[in-house]
Amino acid sequence: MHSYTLLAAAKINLYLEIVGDRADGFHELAMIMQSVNLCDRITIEPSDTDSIRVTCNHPDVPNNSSNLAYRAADLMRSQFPDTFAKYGGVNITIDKSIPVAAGLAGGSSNAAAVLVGMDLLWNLGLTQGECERLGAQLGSDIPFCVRGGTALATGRGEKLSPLPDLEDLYVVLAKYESIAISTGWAYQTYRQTYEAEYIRDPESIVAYGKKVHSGKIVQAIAHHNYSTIAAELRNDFEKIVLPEHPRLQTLKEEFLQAGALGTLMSGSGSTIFAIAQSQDKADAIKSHVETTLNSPDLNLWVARFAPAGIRVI
Ligand SMILES: C[C@@](CO)(OP(=O)(O)O)[C@H](O)COP(=O)(O)OP(=O)(O)OC[C@H]1O[C@@H](n2ccc(N)nc2=O)[C@H](O)[C@@H]1O
Ligand SMILES: Nc1ncnc2c1ncn2[C@@H]1O[C@H](COP(=O)(O)OP(=O)(O)O)[C@@H](O)[C@H]1O
Repeated sequence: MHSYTLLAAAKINLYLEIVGDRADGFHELAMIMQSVNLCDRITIEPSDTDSIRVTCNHPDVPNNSSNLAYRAADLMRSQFPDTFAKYGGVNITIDKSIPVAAGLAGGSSNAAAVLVGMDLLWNLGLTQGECERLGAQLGSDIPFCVRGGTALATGRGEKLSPLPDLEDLYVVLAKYESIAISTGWAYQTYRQTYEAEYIRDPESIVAYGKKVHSGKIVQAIAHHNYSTIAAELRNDFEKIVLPEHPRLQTLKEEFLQAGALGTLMSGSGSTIFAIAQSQDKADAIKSHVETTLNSPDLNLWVARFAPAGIRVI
């Protein structure tokens, strides 16, 4: 049995509307998710022991059973006990490039890679849909990370509808090392501030269809209309995160000064991204912001919109 190495892509949210309450305590969402080619490298090897071991080279990522990659392997063990008994344990190595607690779904993409990689290692022949459904048991963003590309995500984020690829766009990602935002905190704080505006009857999906405002950006994506995509970027979490962290608002202003097509916070933050129509333009925006903000705490990356979430290499 040989080992597998996979690239697990980060995601950004081009649109994130918090619609209301769900009976399970989660929030009902309308999001547009986009894979970008800033990737972690995941290696999955058969082990001599009957245990799951995870090693990651990032100090903020746990090397134990709370790692989402471990939890994905553990789910495969419980779903396929006979296969596990036949093949034994696995060693998983995570080489991190995606910043942690950044709103880029690094942990979710690692878990997605483990589901796909263990399917290959154990020769299970699962479909992408089956991997997505397994992923949904572990986290709301994992089904998208399995599928990748450009997608509309509803429900708690796990219901996916494909959208046309936007492969000719580039993104500059910017993250202050000292600003890490927990997803739980963001949802809780949003609820405390905006609960009065929530839709209270999440039973009817038709009712949501009437209230959700993602139609314009979906149309713009379908027509590759970049200026409208930029104008329709939306993330409801900005309303609670930007006032708390004014440096992120300044970052957005600098991105626009530098000629970005559009700029937004990703997920629950704290990454701010800017969109550009060429690699040269993205490089120039990155240099401008590096020079004007001149902070050793600020890290920047240029990446390209990607058509897939997980790639076996
Ligand atoms: C905000 C988003 C946007 O893409 O991404 P990140 O900022 O984490 O990257 C996601 O909704 C994060 O999804 P994910 O990180 O998979 O969340 P989960 O593990 O399922 O849930 C973490 C916690 O977030 C809250 N949560 C999550 C999803 C949702 N639709 N409603 C919620 O209220 C719940 O409090 C839950 O306990
Ligand atoms: N494989 C993993 N990679 C990154 N973070 C992980 C992983 N497993 C567990 N975590 C924990 O999940 C938290 C959220 O991390 P991450 O997925 O990078 O961010 P986000 O939810 O903002 O997209 C971190 O605080 C980290 O300790």
